[in-house]
Amino acid sequence: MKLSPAKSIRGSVTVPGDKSISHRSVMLGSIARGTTEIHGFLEGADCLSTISCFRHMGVDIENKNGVVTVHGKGLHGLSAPSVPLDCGNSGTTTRLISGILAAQGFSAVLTGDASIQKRPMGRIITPLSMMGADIKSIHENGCAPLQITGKPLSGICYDSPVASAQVKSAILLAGLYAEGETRVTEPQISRNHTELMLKFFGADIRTEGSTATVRQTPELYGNRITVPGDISSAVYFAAAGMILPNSEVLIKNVGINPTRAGLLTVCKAMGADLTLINQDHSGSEPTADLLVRSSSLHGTVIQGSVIPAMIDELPTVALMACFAQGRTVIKDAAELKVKESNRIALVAENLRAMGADVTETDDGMIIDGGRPLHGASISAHKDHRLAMTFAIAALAAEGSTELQDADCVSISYPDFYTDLKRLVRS
Ligand SMILES: O=C(O)C1=C[C@@H](OP(=O)(O)O)[C@@H](O)[C@H](O)C1
Ligand SMILES: C=C(OP(=O)(O)O)C(=O)O
Repeated sequence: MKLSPAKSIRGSVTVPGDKSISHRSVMLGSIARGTTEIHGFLEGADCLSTISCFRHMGVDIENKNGVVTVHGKGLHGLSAPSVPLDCGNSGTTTRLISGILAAQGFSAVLTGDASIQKRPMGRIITPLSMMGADIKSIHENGCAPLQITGKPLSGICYDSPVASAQVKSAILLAGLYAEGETRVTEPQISRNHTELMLKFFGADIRTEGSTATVRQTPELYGNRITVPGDISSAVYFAAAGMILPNSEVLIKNVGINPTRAGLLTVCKAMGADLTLINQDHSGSEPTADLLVRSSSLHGTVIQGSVIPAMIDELPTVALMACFAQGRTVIKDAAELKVKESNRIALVAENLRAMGADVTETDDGMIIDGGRPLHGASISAHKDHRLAMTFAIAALAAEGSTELQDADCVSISYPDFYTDLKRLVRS
């Protein structure tokens, strides 16, 4: 895709539904009793992979007129799939479904694309095995494909070495079936959508600080869910609004759950002109419209507990930092290396190709802002977050940019380029 510089970005946009909440609503809906009606479901390839996996386990899921209806089978009503379950590009699908499969009365194989087959699964294999699960990496390399045979499980107290909602959620979902109590403590709190939705569906779950505890649950009950807009999709328009001159963009109905909204804290620290308006709720998830205007950004240090609350937004924040005065340091973000791509190496490489002053470190990046960016030939390496970040970089660069693998935005935001085009003034 060829992209040209933009003069500004102006107007309003409603970003698609939150990816994490969309996945969880199909998963919990499938193992609940009764019907779960999902409004605002994200029609991205990752969430469609989750629907497809549950259909292969006998769940009737309708998807029409913008509403997904899941006819739940109850906690013990899934059936053995006759084919390997294809999680596509989705780490969330792979890891969360593993927690459910660990306790079913059948065996299943979970697989996915080339990227999924390189992502670490030892982080769920270890705690699920401690609970009694029979879960193996078929090629014994700690990655998918995974062979999972359901077993009776017992609760554990697990100190997770990583702040990962996917690890925490896999354990809590297995914990619904495990004898006694299952407890997960994280080094820092990660997104808590699983805990909120489990509570909403009737599970016995409580949280204290970065510890979540679930008890064996006799039944979950289906419910109506309205998915808020995804802050991880909003970040691209927010960044464009800040770094392009004469810009003003209103991003409507964005989920601002504090365990997800580290971006807001960091934008404030960088001096961004970002205002929250129309604060509201979508079920247990807080929402707001984000009004963003051209900003004089300055560098900051991004580290510690804010990192898991903005992990998927960090590539875009690195771009913002190129337009900030002074130095931005991103630390404690080694998790970026094990996403769809190595997001530390590739963000640094691509930003440098566009003329930025970026140094890659073991757990983040050092960015010295203020150098103008120029167009370049950039690859997204099939990583949707990189494609969207560098589409925005191209708008703010001098000269044209050739973006390879641009179409992988379909993973989390199929209409991204249409929405962007509508807002761009060239
Ligand atoms: O639980 C989730 O829905 C997600 C958790 C995060 O991954 P980790 O749990 O691996 O940090 C995030 O990067 C991913 O996009 C979605
Ligand atoms: C890391 C991501 O997703 P997942 O882990 O579900 O593949 C992402 O969407 O940026």
